[in-house]
Formats: sequence, structure tokens, C-alpha cells
Amino acid sequence: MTKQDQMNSQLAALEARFRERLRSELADMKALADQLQHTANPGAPVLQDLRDRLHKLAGSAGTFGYTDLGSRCRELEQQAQCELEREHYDHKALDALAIATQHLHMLLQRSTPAAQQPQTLSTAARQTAGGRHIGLLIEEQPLAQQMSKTLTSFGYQISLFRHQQELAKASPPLDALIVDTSPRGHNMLLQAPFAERDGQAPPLLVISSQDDFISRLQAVRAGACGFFTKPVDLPSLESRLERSFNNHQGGPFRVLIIDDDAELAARYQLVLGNNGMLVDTVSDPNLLLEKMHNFLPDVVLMDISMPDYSGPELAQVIRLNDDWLRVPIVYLSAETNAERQMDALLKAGDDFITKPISDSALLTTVYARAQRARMVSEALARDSLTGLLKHADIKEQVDIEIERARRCQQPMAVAMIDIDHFKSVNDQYGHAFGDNVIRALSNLLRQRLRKVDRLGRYGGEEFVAVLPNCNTTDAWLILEEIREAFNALQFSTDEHTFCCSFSAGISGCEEPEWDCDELLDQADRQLYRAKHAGRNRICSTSRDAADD
Ligand SMILES: Nc1nc2c(ncn2[C@@H]2O[C@H](COP(=O)(O)OP(=O)(O)OP(=O)(O)O)[C@@H](O)[C@H]2O)c(=O)[nH]1
Repeated sequence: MTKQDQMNSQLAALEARFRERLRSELADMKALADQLQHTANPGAPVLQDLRDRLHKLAGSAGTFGYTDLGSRCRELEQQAQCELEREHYDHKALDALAIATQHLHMLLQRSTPAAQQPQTLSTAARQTAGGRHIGLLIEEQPLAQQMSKTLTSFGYQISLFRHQQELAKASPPLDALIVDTSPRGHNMLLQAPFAERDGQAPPLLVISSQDDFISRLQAVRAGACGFFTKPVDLPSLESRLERSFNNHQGGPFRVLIIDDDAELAARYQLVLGNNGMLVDTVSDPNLLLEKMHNFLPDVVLMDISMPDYSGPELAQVIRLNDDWLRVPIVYLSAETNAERQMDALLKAGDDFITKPISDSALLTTVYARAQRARMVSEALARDSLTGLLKHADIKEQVDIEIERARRCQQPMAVAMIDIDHFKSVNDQYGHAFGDNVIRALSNLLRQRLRKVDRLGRYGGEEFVAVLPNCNTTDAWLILEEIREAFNALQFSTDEHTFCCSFSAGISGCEEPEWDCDELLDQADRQLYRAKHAGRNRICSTSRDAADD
């Protein structure tokens, strides 16, 4: 059974459950309508109960494809509301409302739910991982070769193309394309039959010899997300390339749904889950705080009206905790009254999706909100020059990984890395150029380390890498490869070409009682040893001084 078949059969089971629930719900509503009709003075609670049930069905029926029934419920809900707001009931209107409610089951009998195509996000919008295939459409061979060499050392798989026609045949399909438009201008961009991946054009970076507005505009019109003039600053180009993929890093988006309607929540869970998101639900609001702590959602989807608590109340409870101020709260509601929507947003919350909710509206809203929330969190935790974790955040990661290593009885290693003679790079080529070198090393480390490894900028030209489930011997081998690749990178200014190196110290969780400070201190001592022994080398607690 394919994943799609599985989703279809789960949806069908949910729909059958919902249809059953509709039957019993309509029977209960008919009983309320009978009371309205046959009681001389029906109390407000009966009418309120009917209004609330109509409100709920107005939201859920449409989401399951019973569009006519949902719209009819919405009309009747508004009539019920009008009656509730009157000082004295209009008995004729109440009678009409009761009859219309009694007839709702006929709409159910007549209708089969309108089929909704299960929605999927485009592959490009999903999280991606693994080695990336970059196409270079560059006629100028020295530039093509230099770029290929540099990007290969950053861990990319590179294919060179001389003609646009070859692009469509790229195999595997390209994850990004870099085009030098210099020889024939931007006409080439407009004609280029870019190799598409699942119907999506890959990110496009443009190189030009013209540094003017029109060239940039044409690049944008061709869909470029990066523009570089010659001579190309390769570390900056690599940073931009990495950023074009970065939106989707950090694991699947985590979505918490708070809705007392079990079938609706299950449907949202299925649709979002099928699109690569991790979804959890809370039906008992008493468990909300515990779930927020344990699940750490990127987005909260919140029903507005639930028994005993309102959505805005729960949203305000969430907002009382500073840690969750950044988590977007999206109301899922059958509320169409703009004033009441605004009131809910003023109390807390960031957005509204009005029930009935189509699968595509749900997906798009949740995806956009989650992506934005991740970007904001990342920006706050990350260093602006390198995009790596800042000092305090990488220390926190060391703590987390020490805990994990103890729990899982696995090894872990920490590396402290420092660029050699960096002061003289600044002195000779300027501080801005020094920044490029820092960025190049951070990009190289990011490319070469595993996704599970954590990387931070510890100080000016000093980095810390945390390698879970990795002993100090393996960490040494990994870092040694990166050291060689960094040392082979050529940095070019207008007048000079030169190379840089780094030294590193490695420590591991050999002593069970070591804490974060001890581990970093040990790595720092090994780094000192490496510097003292001549730099451009790596020392580790598992290799004694005789190895140097
Ligand atoms: N360009 C740039 N330079 C920085 C940054 N942060 C720190 N630095 C510089 O990095 C240099 C570090 O120099 P030192 O600590 O003396 O060490 P070094 O010259 O790298 O020598 P060794 O570490 O002993 O090999 C100082 O000149 C700092 O000003 C930064 O963000 N950008």
C-alpha cells in the first residue's frame, strides 16, 4: 500500500466516523428543535445549546466536505443568535428555526461529501537533507574549475555544464544552479530550460560582470535568489547557497492541535502529518502546559470555543510563559464575526483560519507560520556573521548532549577550533576580509559535520563542535579531514592569494562525572597543546603528547 493509499483509507475511516457522529448530532438537535416548538416558553439554555451545536457543525461539516449542510447550519446559527439577542422571543421565527433544524437530516441524506484531493506540499517546500547536487553553467573555464573545487571542498556534488540544453538531463536532478551570464547577457537566463526537481525550479544564483540595477532586476525576474559580480567572493556565494536551503533545516515542523472535536483534530493531524509535520493533539486543556513543555511545538492550532475554556483564554495561559512567546497561535474557528475575531487576536494569538477549513488552507497557513517562527528563533539564537549558535546556546547544547550520552550510554566528543594567526590575516588584508575567512570556516564545518552535530561560534575566531555518539578517535579523524580541506582553500584578494589553517582540541565524555565546563576546559587544553606544537593540527585527550 502506498503512503497515499494509506492516507486515503485513513481519511475514509475518519469520514465514516464523522458521518456517524453527524447522524447522532442531528438527532440531538432535532430533539432540541422539538422542545423549541412544543414548549410554550422554552428557556434560553435550550436555544443556546442549539446555537452552539449549529456553530460547531457549521465549522466541522464543511471541513469534511458537507458544504451545503455546513452553510445551512451557519445560517441557522445566525438566526438562533438573533433570537437570543431579542428581549422577547419572536415565536414565529423560533418555529421556523425549529422546522429548519428538523429538516437538516435531509441534507445529510441527500449529500455525499464533496471529495477533497488530499493536499501535499511541493517537495521543495518540505524539509530536505543529504548531499546536494549543484549545477554550474559557466563558460569561463578557470572560474568554473575554481568554483567547482571550492564547492566540492564544502561537501557539494558539482556538475559542470557548458550549454543550457544539457541542464534538463542533469542526473540526479539539480538542487541548485549557478549561472554565469557574462558571455551572452541575461537573454540566456530567460531561455534556460532549467532542470526541475519534482516540477520545481531549483534555487538559482546568478554571476554577472555587470554590477547595475537592470542586471539585478533581470536576475530577479529569472527567479534568482542570489546575485554576484566578478570577481566572485566564493565564501559569500557559498553562504547564500546554504541559506537558500536553510529554511527547511531543523527537523520536521511540530504542530500542536487543541480542539475538543476529536474527528476534526484527527483530520488536521492526518493532513499535516502526511506532509512531513510532527503533530500532537490535546483534547483536555488541563494537559496543555505539560504538552507544551514536552512537545515544544513550532505552531499551536487552537479551537476558539471549547467546553469550560475559550481558545483566547488558553492562548493567554500559553503567553504567560516567556519561553513560548515566540510560538505562533493560530485559531481554528467557525467564528466569522470580524469584531469577535479581532477581540480574540487582541487577547493573544496571531492568526485565524475560519472553519470549514480546506486542507490546502490548513497546510499553507501552518507551513508559513511554522517556517517564520523557525526563522525568528534561529535568528535570535544565531550569530549574525556565521549563522552558528552563539556562545551561551552552544554551551547549552554541550549540556544537552552530555545528558543524552549518559542516558543512552553512548560516547560524545567536543572540539574547540581556533583559526591560526588570525590577527595577521586581519592586519594584512583588513577586518572585512578576516570576516570572510571566519564565514568560510563556519560553512565548511557546517557542510562536513553531520546533521546531528551541533556547532557554535564560541568567540571571535573560535568555534565549538559537539559530536553526539562519536568517540574522540572518530572525532579526530573527522576534524582532521576538515583541517586539510580548510588548509587547501584559497582566499583571493585583488592582489594576493593565500591559505589559512586552524588548530583544534578534542575532549570526550571519558570521565562520567565531567560536566560541560570540564569538557570544554579539557578541549581548550588540547587546543593549547596543538597551538604550542606548531598549529595546523589537532590534539585530543585520547592521543597523548607523544603523538604530536
Ligand atoms: N575579522 C574579524 N576578526 C576578529 C573577530 N573576532 C575576533 N577577531 C580578531 O581575531 C584575532 C585573534 O587574535 P589572537 O587571539 O591574538 O590569535 P591569533 O592571531 O589567531 O593567533 P593564534 O590563535 O595564537 O594562532 C584578534 O585580532 C581579533 O581582533 C571577527 O569577528 N572578525
